[in-house]
Amino acid sequence: MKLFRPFNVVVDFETGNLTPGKKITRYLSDIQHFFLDKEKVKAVLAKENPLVYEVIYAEVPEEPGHLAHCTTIIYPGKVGNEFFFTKGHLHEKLETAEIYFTLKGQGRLIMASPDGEECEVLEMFPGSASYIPPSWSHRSVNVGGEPLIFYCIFFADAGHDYATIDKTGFPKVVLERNGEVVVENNPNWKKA
Ligand SMILES: O=P(O)(O)OC[C@H]1O[C@H](O)[C@H](O)[C@@H](O)[C@@H]1O
Ligand SMILES: [Fe+2]
Repeated sequence: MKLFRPFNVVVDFETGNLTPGKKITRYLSDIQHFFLDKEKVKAVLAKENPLVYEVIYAEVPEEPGHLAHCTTIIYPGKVGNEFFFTKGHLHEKLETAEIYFTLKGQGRLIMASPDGEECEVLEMFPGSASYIPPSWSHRSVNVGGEPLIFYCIFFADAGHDYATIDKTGFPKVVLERNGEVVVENNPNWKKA
C-alpha cells in the first residue's frame, strides 16, 4: 500500500488563514434564499454582493480513514436583523460526526435532527469545541462585530448534503432584537 505522507498546515488564529490550503468563497447571492426578509435581500443585492464566508481547507483524499480539516471565516453582517450564516448541511454519510473549534469571534451553532423535530443551538466563542454528533445538520452564525473564525475536523468521506437544507431550511433563526441576540422559530422551515 502506498503511504500517504504526514504534513503540517499552519493556521493563523487572527485571520483564519490556513496554509497551504484551498479556498471556497460564498457570497450573499449564494445563500440569499435562506434569509427571512426577501425585500431586504433584494435591496442589498441591488447595491453589492457581500462576501459572507470563506472556507480554507487542507487537501486530504476524500477517502475512509482520512480526516478533512479546514477553517471557516464568517464575516460580520446582517440582512435586516438576521445575522450572516453558512449554508449549512447534513453529511451524506449521516453516521459521521464533526468538531468545530472556535478561534475568534462570537457565534451560534444551529443543529437539527434529520427530520428537524429536534434542534439545539450552542454558543461559539474563542476556545469552545463544539461536538456535532452523527445525523445532526449544522449551520453556524456570526453574531458579533468581528469575523467568526473556527477550525473544523470531519471525516474526509462524509460528503455534504445541501439539497435537504435547500428544501427544509433550519428550524431556528438567529436575529438581533434591541441589541440582543435572539433565537426564534423559523417561520419558513419545512418538515423534511
Ligand atoms: O458547507 P457549508 O454549510 O457552507 O459550511 C461551510 C463549512 O463549514 C465548516 O468548515 C465545515 O467543516 C465545512 O465542511 C463546511 O464546508
Ligand atoms: Fe459538516
